[in-house]
Amino acid sequence: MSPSSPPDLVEQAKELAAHRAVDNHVTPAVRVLGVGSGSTIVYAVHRLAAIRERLHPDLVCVPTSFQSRQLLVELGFRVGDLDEFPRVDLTIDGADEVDAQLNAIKGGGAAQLREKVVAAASDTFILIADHRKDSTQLGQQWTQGVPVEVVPFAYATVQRQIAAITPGSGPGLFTAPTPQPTLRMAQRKAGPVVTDNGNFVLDVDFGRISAPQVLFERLIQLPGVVEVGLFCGMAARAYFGQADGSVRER
Ligand SMILES: O=C[C@H](O)[C@H](O)[C@H](O)COP(=O)(O)O
Repeated sequence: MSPSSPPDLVEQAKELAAHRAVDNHVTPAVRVLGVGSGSTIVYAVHRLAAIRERLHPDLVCVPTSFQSRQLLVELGFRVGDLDEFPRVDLTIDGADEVDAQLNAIKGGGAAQLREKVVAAASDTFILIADHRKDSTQLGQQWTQGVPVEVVPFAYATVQRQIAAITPGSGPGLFTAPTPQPTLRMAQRKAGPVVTDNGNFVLDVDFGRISAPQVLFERLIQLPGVVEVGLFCGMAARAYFGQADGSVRER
């Protein structure tokens, strides 16, 4: 499948993956549903609205961002939070890239912290994406870097410490000789992106990542790092919409 499909085929692929995941997993037994963020999840929420009568009568949706909360409210879903519903039956979310073991890079829309918290609270975590996100190794398709959420006070020192991480000897953790952390800047606003939690995001180009869990552990221990957009060993299944109208499952 070509990674450079026309935009309408990419949108169709996102929609296919979203519909398949909703139809396969959102049974009437799902009472508390985590709803991820991004452009692909929009199709999932619209699918939920279309099959509303088949869903749990008291369905509560736990959004992972301001964006998904707004969409759910707009479409008339009951929205809840983790204070009230600390255990989530199922979460469906988008991804920027998913590897052969279902490890994922997430946070292209800077929602990685709440997404990680909701995913970790969920019995089942499902990813949906178009075919461009389907990889064998992280960093292969998604070259914009791993999102690292940092408290604003710490961003410069975290940037310096990340740049000093070495891939190690032998096969190495990643292929970039030196990781390149870039402060994500806002569009149509002067200055950096500020997350829903009031933090900044560093996008770090590691090249190809061969040991995502080990890299995650290296990054999360840096003081000032709040969350890392590496979701390792969390997803039970991923759905990739294809440009030919099919859906690949892993
Ligand atoms: O921060 C954003 C999220 O992690 C998204 O789920 C991810 O970026 C995928 O977004 P999209 O569905 O727009 O490709």
